[in-house]
Amino acid sequence: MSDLPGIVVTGVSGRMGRMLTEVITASGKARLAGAVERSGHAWIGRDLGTCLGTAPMGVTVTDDPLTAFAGAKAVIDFTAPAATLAFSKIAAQARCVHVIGTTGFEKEQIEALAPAARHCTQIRAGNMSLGVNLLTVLTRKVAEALDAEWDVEIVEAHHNRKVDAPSGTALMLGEAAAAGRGISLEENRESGRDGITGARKPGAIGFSSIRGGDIVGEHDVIFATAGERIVLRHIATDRAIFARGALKAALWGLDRKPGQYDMMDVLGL
Ligand SMILES: NC(=O)C1=CN([C@@H]2O[C@H](COP(=O)(O)OP(=O)(O)OC[C@H]3O[C@@H](n4cnc5c(N)ncnc54)[C@H](O)[C@@H]3O)[C@@H](O)[C@H]2O)C=CC1
Ligand SMILES: O=C(O)C1=N[C@H](C(=O)O)C[C@H](O)C1
Repeated sequence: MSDLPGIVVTGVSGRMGRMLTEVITASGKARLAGAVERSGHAWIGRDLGTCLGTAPMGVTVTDDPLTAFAGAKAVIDFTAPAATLAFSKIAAQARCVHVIGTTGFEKEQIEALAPAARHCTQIRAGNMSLGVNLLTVLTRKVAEALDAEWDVEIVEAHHNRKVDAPSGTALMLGEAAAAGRGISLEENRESGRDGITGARKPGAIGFSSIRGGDIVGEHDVIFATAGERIVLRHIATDRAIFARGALKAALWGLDRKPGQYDMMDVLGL
């Protein structure tokens, strides 16, 4: 076995799970130490390589996260909110770095992630790409510079299998705009307009979601006022950007004290 740090991928058969498998095994910086799927999944008990249609990889897909995490330094988790909440407790038990890419959490679920971070390093971001995290910084700066005469609208587009809206990225961008303005997003958020909505609420931060085909992820932050408009845009064309960011976060987390971190910490932004 190599000396490279071992990383477990949860939700390994998913779009991000497959991409993470590819990125970790090609990285030369970490080894794939485990692969977790939900109980009852057809891949459980089988070699991951065989499941993926490649050469055997010597990693058996399991539905026993505790045993998998105990043999690793870090876990990269792009699954679903309830699963991630359960994994946070197991990562704490195993003292593993827990990189969380999952989106769609309720406020209470985000709060429930905190206790685990007393025992392990937890890094969570609605988007792990360098580009989006830079866009977040820019959004905050632009919002700081403009007054409430400028309406803020966030438009996001994703593939037709995505289950949560607005996207985690859109919410990150919304939080950045709200922070720049010195207001709370929770109190000023407006989404899902339909019918006779009345005029736009002054100061609102609006969200619109498009779902279609195989769109990887596109985000526009629009600042609009009388006579002019600024549009900040990020377009993802390859999920590898999220997987590379997550791997970077896992490796960065190995030297950190327990606590909650995000991609801004990892990237030093
Ligand atoms: N933060 C970021 O940069 C990014 C975040 N995401 C988020 O990651 C999550 C997953 O996205 P996709 O891979 O596209 O979804 P997906 O539906 O293709 O994959 C999710 C996988 O998790 C597995 N899973 C669900 N519950 C589980 C459990 N209890 N134990 C083990 N495995 C379980 C499913 O069986 C599935 O294989 C979503 O919340 C998405 O929004 C996606 C891309 C980038
Ligand atoms: O579900 C996805 O695909 C993505 N989810 C994340 C989000 O909710 O923002 C990140 C990326 O846009 C892809």
